[in-house]
Amino acid sequence: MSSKGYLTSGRSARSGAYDPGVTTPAASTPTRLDAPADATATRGEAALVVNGLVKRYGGRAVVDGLSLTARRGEVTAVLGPNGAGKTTTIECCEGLRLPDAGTVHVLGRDPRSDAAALRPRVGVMLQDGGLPSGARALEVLRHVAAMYASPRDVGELVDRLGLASFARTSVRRLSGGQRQRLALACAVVGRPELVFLDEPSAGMDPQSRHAVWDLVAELRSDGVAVVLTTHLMDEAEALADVVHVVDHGRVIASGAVGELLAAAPDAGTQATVRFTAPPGVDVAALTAWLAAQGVTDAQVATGRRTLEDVFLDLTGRHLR
Ligand SMILES: Nc1ncnc2c1ncn2[C@@H]1O[C@H](COP(=O)(O)OP(=O)(O)OP(=O)(O)O)[C@@H](O)[C@H]1O
Repeated sequence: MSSKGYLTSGRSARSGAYDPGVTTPAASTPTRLDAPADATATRGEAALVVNGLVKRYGGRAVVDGLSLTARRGEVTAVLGPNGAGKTTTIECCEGLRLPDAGTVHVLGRDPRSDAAALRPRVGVMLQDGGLPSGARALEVLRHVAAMYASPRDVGELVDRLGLASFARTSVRRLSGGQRQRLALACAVVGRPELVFLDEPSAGMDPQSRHAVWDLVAELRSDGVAVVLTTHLMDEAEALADVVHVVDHGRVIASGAVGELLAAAPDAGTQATVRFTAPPGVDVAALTAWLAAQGVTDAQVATGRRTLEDVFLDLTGRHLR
């Protein structure tokens, strides 16, 4: 595993299996990852550049000429239906898959040949978690933290992601959402410059989801490049500076959420005004005034077009 990609905690692609050949939480002296962040890097600078990426399985191109860029200090969301090629793309970026064509540059480097140099600078949260099943949650996080020269405060991460209640529980006994939170903590504890989050809040309760969103927003404001895949359109709307919609292994639309909404074919056909009414507002009078303007109750009740509407327009409604 250490020769493939730059995962720091012995995780392997897809299977999520822990690779005991790397460093295990039980090891007393983990390998220290000592790469200082690039002090000259600036917000908005490209941290990930994917150009014409192709990945084939059995002759079928599941990633088919995909290009995208993710920048420092921005959250880049990669959206797409099941099987669109998102995870395969991310795994090529993580150096876990060898592209058949195209280029991937991670912090200006090749994710496979420069894996050792990238390992301390990039955080990875895999879809499957990929954590060692026998170790206790806090042990895992402490172990991963100990691999970095200047890790985040473990106690602070435990608090903000609510890990304390299951700190002594073995990974195999964690619920799906608890495992996700632990995997996220492991992905960010090393103060990465670029972090890949594959469906970071899948299976989480609303409280956990908001804790994750707050953490992602903080990473962005700290200048970290965050690349996330998600099926949750509200998550993309809440977090993403730039959205790439992927289908059949290609990017079919890109832009800020507002740009995608504005570019939708029937943009502007619905107008919705949302506001917070002050206490004591006369709703009946307001409704009467709206009716006088030709705005009926039904129109008032109609929601705005959402990113989900645009996503379905772009990718269709058939199941994959
Ligand atoms: N190791 C593999 N061997 C053969 N086919 C694979 C392999 N890994 C992925 N695929 C196929 O590649 C396609 C893209 O898969 P990928 O996991 O990248 O999609 P995705 O967009 O991440 O989907 P999801 O939203 O369901 O996670 C799918 O059809 C999948 O079956």
